[in-house]
Amino acid sequence: MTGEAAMDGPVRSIVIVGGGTAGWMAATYLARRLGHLRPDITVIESAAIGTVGVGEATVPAIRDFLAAIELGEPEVLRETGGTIKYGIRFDGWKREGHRFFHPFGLYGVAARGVAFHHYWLKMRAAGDATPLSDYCLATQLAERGLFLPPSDRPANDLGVFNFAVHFDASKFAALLRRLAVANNVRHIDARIDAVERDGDDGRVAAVTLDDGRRVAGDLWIDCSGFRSLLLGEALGVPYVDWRHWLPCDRAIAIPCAAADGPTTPFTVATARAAGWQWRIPLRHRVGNGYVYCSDHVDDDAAERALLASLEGEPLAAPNRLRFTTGHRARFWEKNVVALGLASGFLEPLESTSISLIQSGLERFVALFPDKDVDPRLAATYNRQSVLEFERLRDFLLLHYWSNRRVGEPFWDRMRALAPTEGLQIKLDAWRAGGEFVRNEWDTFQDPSWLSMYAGFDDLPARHSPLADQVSERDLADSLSRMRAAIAGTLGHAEPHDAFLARTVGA
Ligand SMILES: Cc1cc2nc3c(=O)[nH]c(=O)nc-3n(C[C@H](O)[C@H](O)[C@H](O)COP(=O)(O)OP(=O)(O)OC[C@H]3O[C@@H](n4cnc5c(N)ncnc54)[C@H](O)[C@@H]3O)c2cc1C
Repeated sequence: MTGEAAMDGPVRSIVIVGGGTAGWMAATYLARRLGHLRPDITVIESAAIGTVGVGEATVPAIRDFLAAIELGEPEVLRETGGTIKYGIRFDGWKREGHRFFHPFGLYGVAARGVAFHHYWLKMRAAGDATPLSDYCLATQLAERGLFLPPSDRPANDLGVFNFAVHFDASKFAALLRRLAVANNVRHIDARIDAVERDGDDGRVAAVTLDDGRRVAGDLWIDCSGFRSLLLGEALGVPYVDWRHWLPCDRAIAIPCAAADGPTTPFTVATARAAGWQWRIPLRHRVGNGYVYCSDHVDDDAAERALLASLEGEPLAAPNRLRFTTGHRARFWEKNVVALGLASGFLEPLESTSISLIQSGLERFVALFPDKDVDPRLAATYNRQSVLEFERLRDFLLLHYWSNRRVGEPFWDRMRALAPTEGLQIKLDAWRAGGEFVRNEWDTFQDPSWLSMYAGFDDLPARHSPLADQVSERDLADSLSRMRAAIAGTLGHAEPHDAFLARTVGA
């Protein structure tokens, strides 16, 4: 046995392998949440290897993470060139020239136990063409380039919305590193050359660095990126490949100067011939990337298409990335938990990788083991993580499967895919009754699914008969009052750029 100490008692040392977004999120979070246990926390990263360098859009859960590590939102915006994100605008997904918005907020006000969208469907059938988005405050703020903080006590559902942030990924990791080091996390910049496993049960015991040092630990957090140095390579946990559902396998990222005009408080995802392109506005630049399927376009052609679409001067060389959508069969094996790219990857269409790191950390702390690492904790963690990945996969698949870009080989292929069982169950409930099926570990809730269905005009043939308890005339009145209430609230918002200038002192 090569273990450093007996395999019982509390965890004394945690080693995090990797200093990208995942590694430093893990370090700051564990240092805060486990502070009373006083474990030694070490981050080993190699500046020579570097990080993936992308990952600039988030979902509102990031706000809970920042609160948990006691990092103020103004500081994050200031230090990372950050901006506000109220959601994602999808351009050209249904067909060229069409667009819709997926907001972080509710639509309308439910009444008499009936969800708002049934009333909207009823009025639509009666000839009212008002778009669903007119009943969503977050969408209206985004489209007008405004900022308003969500209220802690909204008067009704119209005031329920949230925001996320866009940030420079490298600056965010650097900010987290400073915070972690200030909280006594040890930082080692060296390359790991070898992983030593315990002779008895095969757990990871220590690593050897390129300067000859040996670092031992009780628990290991693998944040080593796509390589998955501990979980994939050392422990041999296989990868579950989901490319048959989500075949995009490459991306090219490049920042550029922003065109003149206000900084938009949303991400744009534009459909392209063999995938889609992101636009993420930061204060000092715009992040762009083309996510594509290598069966349908080669790297050079994809790069030319991306460069031709930039709104301003490129600010760096294009960064070409390859990935396989899917996840490790187990996220936690023996005394190793993988987070971030080392655990799996779902393409960034809904900007969910960072939130998966966060939920993985929350689960891990909730199931925090002793040194012996009860395998039932790992099994619970793994079951929950797989469910979370599968739910997200189904939501992403819906985006592609719903397209109506007939005649384009990539998009025809995506439309022809058979939905997964989980997606089919949701689609059946929606199409037959305008209902949502909620699952444990769903990242995206009813309003997000509604935005997609309505965005693609995939609407049920009928509204719920329960919506008929309100007459068309009364309904027309109350819908018009909702629109007026939203218009009134917009009057209290300020331009996004003015908010940023006030907050970051720019
Ligand atoms: C094209 C693309 C777009 C994305 N967009 C988004 C987005 O908009 N929103 C979002 O939430 N996420 C996005 N992501 C995902 C996001 O980038 C990652 O989840 C996030 O950056 C975390 O990466 P990581 O820390 O797991 O890996 P990395 O950044 O790759 O870090 C790996 C770390 O491991 C270290 N390392 C590796 N091997 C060794 C070794 N032998 N010795 C020592 N250290 C080692 C490296 O030095 C590095 O510090 C995107 C990803 C891609 C590919």
